[in-house]
Amino acid sequence: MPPKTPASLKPHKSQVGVASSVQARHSTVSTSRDEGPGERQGQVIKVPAGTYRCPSTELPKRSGDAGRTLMVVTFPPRSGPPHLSTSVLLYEGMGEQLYERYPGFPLPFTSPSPAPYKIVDVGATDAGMIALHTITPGDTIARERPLLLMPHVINANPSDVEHILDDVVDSMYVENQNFIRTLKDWRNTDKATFRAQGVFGTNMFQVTDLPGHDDCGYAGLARDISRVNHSCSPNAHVAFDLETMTFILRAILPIMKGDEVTYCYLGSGFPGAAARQEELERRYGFVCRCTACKLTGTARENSDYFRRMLAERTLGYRRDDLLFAQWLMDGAPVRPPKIDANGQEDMDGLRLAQVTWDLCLRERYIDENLWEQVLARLVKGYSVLKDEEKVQFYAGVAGQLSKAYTGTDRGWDAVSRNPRRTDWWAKLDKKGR
Ligand SMILES: C[S@@+](CC[C@H](N)C(=O)[O-])C[C@H]1O[C@@H](n2cnc3c(N)ncnc32)[C@H](O)[C@@H]1O
Repeated sequence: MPPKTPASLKPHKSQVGVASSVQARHSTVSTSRDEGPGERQGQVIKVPAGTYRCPSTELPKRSGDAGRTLMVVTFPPRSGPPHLSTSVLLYEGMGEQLYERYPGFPLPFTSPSPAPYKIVDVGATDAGMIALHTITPGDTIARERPLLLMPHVINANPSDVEHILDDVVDSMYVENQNFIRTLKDWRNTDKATFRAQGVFGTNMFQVTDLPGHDDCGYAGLARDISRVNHSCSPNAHVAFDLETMTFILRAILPIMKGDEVTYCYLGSGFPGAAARQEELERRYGFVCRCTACKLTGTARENSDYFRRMLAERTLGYRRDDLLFAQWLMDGAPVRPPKIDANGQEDMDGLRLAQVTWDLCLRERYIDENLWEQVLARLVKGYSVLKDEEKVQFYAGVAGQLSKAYTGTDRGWDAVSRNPRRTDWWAKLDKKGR
């Protein structure tokens, strides 16, 4: 049964009554069971005092939300197909701010059709996403409305939160409730019992802040994208677009027919396999079985060494920028590699950028905070050296990655098409090198 549309996002007096009932009993809502699931749309929940953190979150605890009113609202407000509708847990006043910022929220969107993937059993990690044909970096693999969006952290006692989340699930379309019950819960292998908190903690992604809730962020539960497994050498990235309220999964590396599509559950800058595995186990309770973590012996030592170098590049980007600027000021010299007494290469700024990019590809690890600065140095450096082919190539890669991470090429494609028309082309020559 589809959820009812709320007459207004503002809580009514009777709904506030429901809220206090939730708070007092710390358990189920007081709406009649006769209404059946899906009938509690617009229900108001008062956040009880206390503090609760989603199991996977690394965010600081918040105290400011205690006593604020939460309500479940289904978007889009006119009933549509369940797979396009999202239950959103909003604090009072946030719905109005969303409509004000994005008239007609949520805006329509398109997704690739037919889908270039299927969800299948992939073995040790259970369900996963497999590509049905070759996918180019920057291309959209999947775009979908979440089943649910909610604050990443709700300040309430854990038992209260459990009941709040159960109520949220009960307020959804029956089809969506049934789907949520099929999702994995890493804390609970007994498939007969359902714990909303466990399922949410296993499958939710962090999204951007929503207007009216600025410092802590929201998390969302997707349909197919929540089936995508983690890899420390991921070939895809997940973004969230608030205007259309969609998760967008895009390729960051070429994906071949039959490849598993993966993304990285960790943030950037994790150096070695041991550190990554410890963090994944601590946050999500699984031992990573990705290709990078399965390496042993010398292959693993090498990979750890290269990942440490990449992490240093990510953290030390200012120093690398200075080194690159120094190379330009020196007149962009092209010299044979200089090896020091310890057998280490003394690299100039362009050579360091080239080695860093080659390591990213060797490790099949494109760090969100590293790729653009490295590719920008390569494009700029090879422009100054008037190497048209390399500028076209690296600007083309930057355009693809920019599309993957932001949805647009942000000017890189024009640089790739016309290297000679950029400000950088042969710049040092004009200065009289
Ligand atoms: C968001 S779900 C991904 C879909 C999941 N495989 C399923 O069957 O629904 C996350 C869960 O998948 C499993 N998983 C994902 N990536 C993994 C990896 N690299 N190694 C081992 N298990 C993984 C873990 O059990 C994790 O808690």
